[in-house]
Amino acid sequence: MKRPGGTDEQKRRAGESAARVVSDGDVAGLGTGSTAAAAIRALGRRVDAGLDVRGIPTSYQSRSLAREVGIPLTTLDDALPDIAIDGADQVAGLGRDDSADLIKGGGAAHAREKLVAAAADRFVVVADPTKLADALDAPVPIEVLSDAVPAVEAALSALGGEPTLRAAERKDGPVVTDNGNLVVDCAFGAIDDPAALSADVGTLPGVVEHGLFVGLADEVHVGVADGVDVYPRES
Ligand SMILES: O=C[C@H](O)[C@H](O)[C@H](O)COP(=O)(O)O
Repeated sequence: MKRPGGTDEQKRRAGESAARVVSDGDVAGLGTGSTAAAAIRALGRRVDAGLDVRGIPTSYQSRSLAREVGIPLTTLDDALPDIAIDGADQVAGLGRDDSADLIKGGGAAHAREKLVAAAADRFVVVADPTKLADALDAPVPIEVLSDAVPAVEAALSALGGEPTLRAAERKDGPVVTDNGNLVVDCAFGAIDDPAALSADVGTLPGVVEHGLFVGLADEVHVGVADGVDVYPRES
């Protein structure tokens, strides 16, 4: 899916930078979206050059692309990822001591993405400069069981959010995730305490997973005009 963001060149640089930190013999989580796709293509080129790696895809999209570029696949049943590489819709908190906070799920893949990122020893985020923010303020994608949508929307409103069921673009009705559920995008304005909101939303009955990624990112590789900025910066 084409979403607003940086240039293909910025995404390629970020993706190549992240693919370079994959080591021979690694199991690598393969994220979803256009920036993660750049990393998967770069990893495929390393496989062509002899790298031994197995990928764990986070979506139909990443599985198809990994197969296309020749990355052997495995599953969480058989292996845990040494590393996971994935994009983000918004990144806040770069440069501070603890982990950057993310909003993910613009492609409705955040449930499997969080599962794989949390299972990985090292979670590397790939982004372009349009994703960087001082504070998270984008709507938070929330995957919800279809029967639970009215109750979850009411609970999100009580938390101060403005929920909207995500509509499909080339299908009548809502977006249906790879897991067969629906997505509610909930605007909260600027999120002062992402960890507290993550806990509040995550405990609502009927919520499968939400797109706040707090305390998970180990590194962020940002493709810029003339290279890549890697956070945390080496001192
Ligand atoms: O559900 C999709 C994912 O969380 C993506 O990683 C996220 O939306 C960023 O995608 P893109 O790199 O295409 O902006």
